[in-house]
Amino acid sequence: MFGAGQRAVRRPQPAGAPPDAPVVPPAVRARGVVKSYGGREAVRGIDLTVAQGETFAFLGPNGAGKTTTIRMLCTLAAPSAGSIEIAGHDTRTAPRQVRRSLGLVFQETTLDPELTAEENLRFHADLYALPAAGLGERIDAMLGLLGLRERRSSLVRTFSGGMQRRLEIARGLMHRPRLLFLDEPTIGLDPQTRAQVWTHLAEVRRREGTTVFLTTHYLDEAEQCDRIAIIDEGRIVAEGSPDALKAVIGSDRVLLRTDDDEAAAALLRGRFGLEPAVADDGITVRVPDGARLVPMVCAGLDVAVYEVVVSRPSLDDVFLHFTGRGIRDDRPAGGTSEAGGGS
Ligand SMILES: Nc1ncnc2c1ncn2[C@@H]1O[C@H](COP(=O)(O)OP(=O)(O)OP(=O)(O)O)[C@@H](O)[C@H]1O
Repeated sequence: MFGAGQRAVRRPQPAGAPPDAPVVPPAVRARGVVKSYGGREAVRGIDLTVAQGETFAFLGPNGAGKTTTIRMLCTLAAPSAGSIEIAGHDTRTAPRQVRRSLGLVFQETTLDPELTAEENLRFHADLYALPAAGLGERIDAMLGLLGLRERRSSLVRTFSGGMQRRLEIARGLMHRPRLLFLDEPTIGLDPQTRAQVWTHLAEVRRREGTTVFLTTHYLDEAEQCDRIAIIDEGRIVAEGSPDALKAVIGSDRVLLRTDDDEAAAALLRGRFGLEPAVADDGITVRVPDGARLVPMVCAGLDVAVYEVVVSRPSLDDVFLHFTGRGIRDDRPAGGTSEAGGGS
């Protein structure tokens, strides 16, 4: 099935494929994309492919280039160099087709606070010249999908932040885009409301089959996506599924708090051949299997051990590994950290 504005292209088929099977173009294909502002590169040569149906996250700190990239992908900004195809359409030569095949939810609200929820959706339908037939059902379905059916006649200015964000998503889906861009969809929301938005997004994927491309600096949100690209200072520094990225770290982190950290670190080096890092919050070692190490260390160290924490690799570790700093750390790239690259 191809949504509005998409086209199937016929390319050489892999061995065994039916000879005339159409090849579905990826939802997003970007090559060598650069964006410069006054000689400074905000985006420095990005290559990206997102398959149809995927939920893909752009994970990076403030100023990494996420919004700039998304603006280029959805034709709101022209790349300084490189090429972008959305569902097989080039953003430079076929911007109208690109816009019809995508939905947008930006950080800034585009809702009219003096209109009701339903009126906002009708306004969007007019902008996209959606046919009147079936419009009432579509509005009802989208309000239901995002949990807003009971508030259809309420003015948007009476909505909470979370409800407004959900209505934005409903609005972005009205014209059945195959690809939905969400720029920091939960920014400024409390944790409970963020979780609600994610529950609704999962429902959107399940029922509408929409490809979702979102930017976030929340690790727990990136964790819920099929694939992640970590962006830092305008470059993609790593890309893969959350599990694949964590596998790159490949080791558990064991934090020990002891009576004498320096003595314990010397023993860990001498007796266990480990490379401990000593910091204010204790000693950290990275080992393939933390759970096996703990009893040996507790029995083999001649100093009192007060606390042992074993952590599986997290996306925070992944971010640290590839960028040299934590995602909430505002130091410039290249700064050092206690875990020193983490692997
Ligand atoms: N219109 C512009 N003119 C000049 N510089 C810009 C412009 N837009 C973005 N930048 C710069 O480009 C860099 C990337 O910004 P961008 O907004 O894409 O980052 P981001 O990862 O989306 O972060 P945030 O979540 O804070 O918006 C920043 O240094 C920003 O100051």
